[in-house]
Amino acid sequence: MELQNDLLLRAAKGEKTERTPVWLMRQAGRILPEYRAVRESVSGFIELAQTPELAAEVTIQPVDLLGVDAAIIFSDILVIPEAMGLPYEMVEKRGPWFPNTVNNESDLKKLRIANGANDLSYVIKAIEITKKNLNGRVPLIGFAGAPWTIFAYMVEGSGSKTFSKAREMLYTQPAFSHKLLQMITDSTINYLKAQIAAGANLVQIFDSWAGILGPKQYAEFSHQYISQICDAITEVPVTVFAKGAFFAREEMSKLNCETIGLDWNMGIAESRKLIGTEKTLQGNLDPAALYGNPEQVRNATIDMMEQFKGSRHIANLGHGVYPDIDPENVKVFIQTVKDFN
Ligand SMILES: Cc1c2[nH]c(c1CCC(=O)O)Cc1[nH]c(c(CCC(=O)O)c1C)Cc1[nH]c(c(CCC(=O)O)c1C)Cc1[nH]c(c(C)c1CCC(=O)O)C2
Repeated sequence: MELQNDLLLRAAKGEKTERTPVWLMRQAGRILPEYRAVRESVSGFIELAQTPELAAEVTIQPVDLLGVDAAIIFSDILVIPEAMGLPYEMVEKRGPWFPNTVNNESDLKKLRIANGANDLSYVIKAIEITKKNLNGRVPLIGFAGAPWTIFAYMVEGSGSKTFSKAREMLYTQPAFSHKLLQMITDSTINYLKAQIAAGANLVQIFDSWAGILGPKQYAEFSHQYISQICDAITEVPVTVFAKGAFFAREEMSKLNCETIGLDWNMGIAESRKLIGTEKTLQGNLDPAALYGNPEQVRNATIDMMEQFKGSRHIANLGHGVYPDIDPENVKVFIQTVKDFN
C-alpha cells in the first residue's frame, strides 16, 4: 500500500522533505485518557498487548488524537525474554518483574532462540491489523530492545537503578554473558524480520540502559550485538537509540543504520560533529520540557528545531514521554515542529 505520509521514511533515508517529521517515543499508552479507557477494559498491560485488535486500536490513537507522523506498535521490549522462555509480569505502578532470572549455564539451557512469527504471533497479528486500519496514513514503526538492555532485565529480574547484578555478570561470567547476548540477538533479528514481513516500515532498537556501561564494556557487550542486528536488517530503515551512550556516538556513526537517536543530555551540534552527516539524527527535547506552559513548550521546541536546522532530522523527545504530561502540551510540541521552517 502506498503511504500518504512518508516523511519519516524519507527523512530516515536522508531525502529532502517539505518539513521535519515528528513522533514521540512511548506515545502509545502513556498519556492519553482514551488509552486508559481501553486499558481498563482488560486485566492489565499484558492482556492488552496480547489482544491484537486492542493493541492495534491503542497504536492508532496517537495518530488520530495527536497528529504524529508515525505510529509505533503497542507492545513491549520484554516480549523477547518471554518468547525465549522467560515470562514476565507487569506489576501495577512498579513495572516489569520476572519470576525466574538467568544466572548461569544451566538457566541458559532452559532458554531457546525465539522464532518471531510463531512465538510472537500476537504482535505480528497486531501489526497486520494496524496496517490495515492505518490504511496508509502514516508509516508503522516496529521495535525491539537492544540485547544488552534485554540481558539486564533477564539477569536482574526487574528494573533497577544500577543493574549491578547484570553488570557483575559481565565481569565474573563474560563467556556466559556473551552466550546469552548472542541468543537474544538471534531472537531479536528473527523478531524484527517478522515485524517487517507483517508491514513495519522502519524499526527502532531501544538500548535504554546503554548509559550504565563504561565505553569498553559498551563496545564489547552492547555495540557489537546492535551492529549484528543492523547488518541483518536490510529491508527497512533502522534507528538506534542508545540512551546515555554519549561516549559511543563516534562508533555509532559506523553502524549499518539510517538514524541515531539522541537523548537530551547529548548536545546537538557536538553530536552532529561526532556522528557526521551520513546519518539522520532523532530527538531530543528533554521530556520534562513538556511540563511547562504552552508558550514555554513552544519556545523549547523552536530552540531545539533551530539547533537541528539544515541537517537530517526526525523530531522527537530525548526519551519516552512521561505518563503525567498534559496531552495538550504534546500537541503544542507536535504543531510547533510542523509549523517550523
Ligand atoms: C525499558 C523499556 C520497557 N519498555 C520499553 C522500553 C524502552 C524504552 C524506554 O527506555 O522507555 C519500550 C516500550 N514499552 C511500550 C512501548 C509501546 C509503544 C510506544 O508507545 O512507544 C514501547 C516502545 C509499552 C508499555 N510498557 C509499559 C507500559 C505501561 C503499562 C501499563 O499500561 O500499565 C506501556 C504502555 C510497561 C513497562 N515496560 C518497561 C518498563 C520499565 C515499564 C514500566 C514503566 C513504564 O510505563 O514505562 C520496559
